[in-house]
Amino acid sequence: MAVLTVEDVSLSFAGVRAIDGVSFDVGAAELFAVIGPNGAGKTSIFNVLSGVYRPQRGRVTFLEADLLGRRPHEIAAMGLARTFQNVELFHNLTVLDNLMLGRHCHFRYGALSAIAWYGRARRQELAARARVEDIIDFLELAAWRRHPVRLLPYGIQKRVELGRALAMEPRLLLLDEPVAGMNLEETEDMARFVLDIRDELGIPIVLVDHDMGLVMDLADRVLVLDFGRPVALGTPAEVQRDPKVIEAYLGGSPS
Ligand SMILES: Nc1ncnc2c1ncn2[C@@H]1O[C@H](COP(=O)(O)OP(=O)(O)OP(=O)(O)O)[C@@H](O)[C@H]1O
Repeated sequence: MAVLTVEDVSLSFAGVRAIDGVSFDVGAAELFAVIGPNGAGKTSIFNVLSGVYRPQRGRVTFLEADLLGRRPHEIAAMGLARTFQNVELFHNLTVLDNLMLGRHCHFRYGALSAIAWYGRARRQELAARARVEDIIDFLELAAWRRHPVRLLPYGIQKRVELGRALAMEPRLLLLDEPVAGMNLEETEDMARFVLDIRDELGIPIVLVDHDMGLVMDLADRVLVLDFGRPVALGTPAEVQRDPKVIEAYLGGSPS
């Protein structure tokens, strides 16, 4: 069963077609990738899914609920978490505190009990702390847990951002260029964690990237975009030998 269904979505900015008739669905334990050259519409799709942009046409269903027209915080609370192309963390806070902030959408207590630190607030805070500690172990961040994020290497900052998204206990994870700017070792680490999230935590993932190699290694299925239009959709093997993809994306002929 699909957790996410995107049907015939189109989005324009003052005459520029950022997304043009895009449809796909994402299965319950699937790692689905969207690739395409610069300006193909990848980030625009993420912005539609997370409620930042509202498309002029189409329909998006997440866990059987209509997504379009909802505000970003509402969509996050429904269980759709995302990471960004550039690291978006609180750089002066520690790893632990950044991850704790990822959990705030789950807190359900009033200001009074929060101030007095009793009852529900205390129980929820302790449960959140335990969950965050699990994520720190899972992503092998223990050595940095008390470090301010700004002092960490870039690859670790990206991993903390992934941890913050996981702290939301997402039902679907959107990863926007998760290895952009990383060296080889950092890329391999990130790829391993992305696969573990799907295989061990069972969280479906939509990954956007223009690194063809990474996507072909990781994804179950791939959607290829060019100028906002869908060019191909299938398994990595199917997509790689599709002449339209070779033409549009690689700009060459099949070998
Ligand atoms: N807020 C906006 N206002 C105007 N045009 C936009 C806006 N966002 C995106 N676009 C345009 O929509 C098209 C698709 O952009 P988008 O950023 O989604 O592509 P992308 O595939 O994510 O590219 P990249 O790989 O460079 O991040 C581009 O022509 C872009 O200029």
